[in-house]
Parts: sequence; structure tokens; C-alpha cells
Amino acid sequence: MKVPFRKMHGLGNDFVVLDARATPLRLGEDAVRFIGDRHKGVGFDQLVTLEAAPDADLFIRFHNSDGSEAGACGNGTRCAASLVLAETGRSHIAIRTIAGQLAADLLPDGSVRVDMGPPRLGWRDVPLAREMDTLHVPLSAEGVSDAACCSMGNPHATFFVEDLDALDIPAIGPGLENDPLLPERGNIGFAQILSRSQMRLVVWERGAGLTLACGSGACAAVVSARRRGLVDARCAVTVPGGGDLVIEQREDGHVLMSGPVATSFTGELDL
Ligand SMILES: N[C@@H](CCC[C@H](N)C(=O)O)C(=O)O
Repeated sequence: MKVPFRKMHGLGNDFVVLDARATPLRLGEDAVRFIGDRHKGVGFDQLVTLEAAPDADLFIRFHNSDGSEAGACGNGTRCAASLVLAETGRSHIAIRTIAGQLAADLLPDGSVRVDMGPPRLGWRDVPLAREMDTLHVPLSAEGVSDAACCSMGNPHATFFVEDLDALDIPAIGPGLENDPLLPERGNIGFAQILSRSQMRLVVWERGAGLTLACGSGACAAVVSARRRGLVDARCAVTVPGGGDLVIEQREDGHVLMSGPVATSFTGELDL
């Protein structure tokens, strides 16, 4: 079966985008892992599948490179939305995912903003293994302790550190991702606050490992930093992919994320 695809990225967080709106396509975990293999397949952090939605402009499904399905992917949403915004010539669309309703806007400078909705802050929402204060979760590893957790439609734990460059994230990421306190595993963010309106962030992603940017991770980091009184409602998040995601938390709690999107190439999968 020949399946056309588009390789896209948001600040280096990379995706294979499949369009299953006209012809439904359900890939098993093995096929997802095969396409995601950076040596034998195309390679991606997430597989992003566009589907038809009866009550929105688009339904988006996300799979990590280990084959697992994710409820949210901020950068993947921005990339997928950019295609439908360009196709329709509109500046606003409504999107559905397994985690809920989102919306995306095309901004005058060509960047795409997604409304990720409000964060969910209860321990059951994250989810955590037992009742506790989600702002101070006793996760720890070499060089980090005291995580702040929330759900942006997927589980996030963020550590605030003095010096991001002093951490060996590939060494500590897997253990934290799979910590028993995180029964659905977790996306693990490491943030260094630079000012009340800027931070650096590196994310060890659930099911994908170290990535060059993580949109939902940037939202979670700003939400948690605000809860700890460290940043203002609008904060630029500098990621290893080079550049910033701009995160803004509205008064109603909704978290808006904007940044660039790009197509790297298109091709055809032989499945
Ligand atoms: N790259 C992402 C997050 C993708 C999903 C995540 N790894 C999970 O399993 O929850 C983003 O831009 O948000």
C-alpha cells in the first residue's frame, strides 16, 4: 500500500503527517515504530494522523515513536493545523483530539497559535499514583528533585533547575519517565528560569526520548512556573531546536502557544 506523507517540524520537534481524512487509515504499533525508525524508516518524534471530524474542522491523532498513543502534542497540532489553515484560506479552525477540543489560528507573521485549553492540576488528572500536591511531587534523580506536575491533555512533570547544562538528561530521563509515581509514564521537563518572561526548557518526552522542542511541555513548564510565582502570564520558552515558543496563559486559564512550523519534505511510504 502506498501512503503519501509530509515530514514537518516545529522548532525541530519532528513529525510524519498522514492524511486519513478521505481514506481512513489505522496503523498498528509495529507499523508506527517502523515509520518512526530513523535508520530503517522515515523517523519522527510523533506520527500525526489527520482524520475527518463531524463536529470540527479536523480530528488529529498522535503516536509517539515507540508506538504509544498520546492525548496531546502541541507542536504536532500546530503543524497539522497549518495545513488545514492553508488549504481553507481561513485564519481560525476548530480541532478535536482524544483529549478534547482545541482551536488554532494563523497569525499575521505566518506562525501558528494553538489554544491548548486549560491545564488540569489535580493528582488524578496528571495522573499521579496517589493523592498529593501536584505542585511539589517527590520525583527525583541526579541533580533534580521536587517536580511540578500537570496535564495538558498528556502528563507532564517539570523540574526547575539553576543550570540546565549541568544535567545529564539522557541518563536521568528514562527513570523519571517510568517512575511508579507516574502510572501512565510522563513527559519530563527541565526548565531554567532566565527572567519573569523567559525560560530555557529541555524535555525528555514519554515514548520519544530527548526532543528538540515539546509544545505541551512548554505549556506545562509555564503553567507550573506561574503556579510557583516564577514567571508572568506571557513567557518565551527557548528550546534546543533553536528559537522560542511563546506561551500565554489567559485569564480564563486557557494556555495559548505560538511558534513557527515548517515542512521538510514529502514522500510516499510503502507499507
Ligand atoms: N512533542 C509533543 C508531545 C508529544 C506527546 C508526548 N510525547 C506524550 O506521550 O504525551 C508536543 O509538542 O507537545
